Amino acid sequence: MDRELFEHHLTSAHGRGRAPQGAAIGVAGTRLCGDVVRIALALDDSGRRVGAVGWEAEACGATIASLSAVAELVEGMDLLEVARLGARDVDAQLGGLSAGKFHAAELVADALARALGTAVRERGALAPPADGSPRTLVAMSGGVDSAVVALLAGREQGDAVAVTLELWADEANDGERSCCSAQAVRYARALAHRMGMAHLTLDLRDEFRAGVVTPFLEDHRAGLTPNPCIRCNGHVRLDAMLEFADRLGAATLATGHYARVEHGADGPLLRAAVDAWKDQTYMLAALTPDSLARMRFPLGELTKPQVRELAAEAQLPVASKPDSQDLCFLAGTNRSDFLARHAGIEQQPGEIVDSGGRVLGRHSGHHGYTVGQRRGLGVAAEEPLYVLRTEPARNRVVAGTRAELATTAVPLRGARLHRDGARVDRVKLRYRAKPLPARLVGDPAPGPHRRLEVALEQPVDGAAPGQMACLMEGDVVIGWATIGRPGAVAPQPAAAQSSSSG
Ligand SMILES: Nc1ncnc2c1ncn2[C@@H]1O[C@H](COP(=O)(O)OP(=O)(O)OP(=O)(O)O)[C@@H](O)[C@H]1O
Repeated sequence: MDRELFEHHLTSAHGRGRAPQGAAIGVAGTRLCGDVVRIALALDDSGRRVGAVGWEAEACGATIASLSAVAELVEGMDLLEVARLGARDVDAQLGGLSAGKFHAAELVADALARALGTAVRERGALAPPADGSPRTLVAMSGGVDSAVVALLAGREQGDAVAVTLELWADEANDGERSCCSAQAVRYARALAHRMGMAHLTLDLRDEFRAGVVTPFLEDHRAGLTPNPCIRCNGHVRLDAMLEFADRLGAATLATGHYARVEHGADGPLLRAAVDAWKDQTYMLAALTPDSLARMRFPLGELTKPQVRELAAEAQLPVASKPDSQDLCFLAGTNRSDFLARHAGIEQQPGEIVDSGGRVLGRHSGHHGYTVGQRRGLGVAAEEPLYVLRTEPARNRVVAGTRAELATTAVPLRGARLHRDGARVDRVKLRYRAKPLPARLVGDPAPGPHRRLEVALEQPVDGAAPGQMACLMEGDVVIGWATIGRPGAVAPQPAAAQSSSSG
């Protein structure tokens, strides 16, 4: 550490208490963990450079000195250059902090990144690439897939800028394991910098809570089995990143999803990835064609082993990082604890009954059961029993045999079709399920009250209300809908028409 420089920043505290007009705020740290810092960053009139910087802190000397050094450093700096700064650069400004004080540089880098991301989102504009090449925004989660996308974008596209979304903070969660927590963002930022890319952080915590977590809790309360990733991709994170891409002058957004896009005369459609096991078209089905037109999925033609190989060849530190498993906001917790903590949905024991109403046993709370589930019923019977449905109003779980569960008719609600529904010849009813031969039947008239149903060629072991039905023609997605409760529709045996709403 350069003692003189450190003392200079500690006493001059450049920018302390300043509150530039129109500044974006970035906060890092909590009182619980010790230091809290708040950086206010205002852009200059061009929107491409930092104007003034101010800050406040309840923190140790190393953090105060780091803040002062950063404020001095970034004033007047081009936003793309600021987006290349990380904890190591903050540290370098003070001639290197001792290992025990490095957290100060990390905290200040976090606050700076948050302030920068908000400033850019609100009114920033990045300078276009000097050589006139197109710019791509790369969605980086810190995992191997998006790291390889960044690698390919860097090689193949002219100019690539990385973005990581901060979606969720839950102190009771193990943030290290969530793909979208503050720690994960920090990791992704360091990875992007290591790969020579500018990196921006986009704080979508409010939008994520309102648009994904709240509906997830409401659906659980109603006894449905929601799929929050579809909502998140379709209505929250990809839309927000595309808007952000506009701000950055990026025509396209590249992600590490395993999917392909088919560009036809009638506009783009999603197509299943080459790697059938990794295929994520189901998760992306709610994307509108307009959004799809700007998306790039560079991994759609690759298999996961090939992706890992590319990462290893490039010596990316994430080459063997395990894939993310569960919903990002459930990392470090479990569904029932989460429901109890965030929605007051407590486990309320009730009856398990057969379809005639005869009591078979007890359950620990209907929210923990989903249609088709076999495990965890704890009921001894001659034949294996499955959940046929849940009845939230009566807090009952109805169980029955596989034959009772089997159905060829799946009611739909809120269908969105990008092509004529008569073209549907397969449906995917769960993320990891195989597409099943099927056709669409229902009211021919498009409109909000339209009733549609999937007619399957072969019976399926139940379809969980609340999950998504991905409507396909071959391996191309031509629409999607939410699976409704049986009995909720009176289908007409007519081919459905093309419509953008259902
Ligand atoms: N927090 C995030 N910020 C930015 N982009 C993200 C974030 N989470 C996911 N993505 C993007 O969505 C893609 C698919 O996300 P998914 O959650 O399926 O992760 P994944 O398959 O584990 O990918 P990865 O290995 O890149 O983490 C990622 O590859 C990345 O491009």
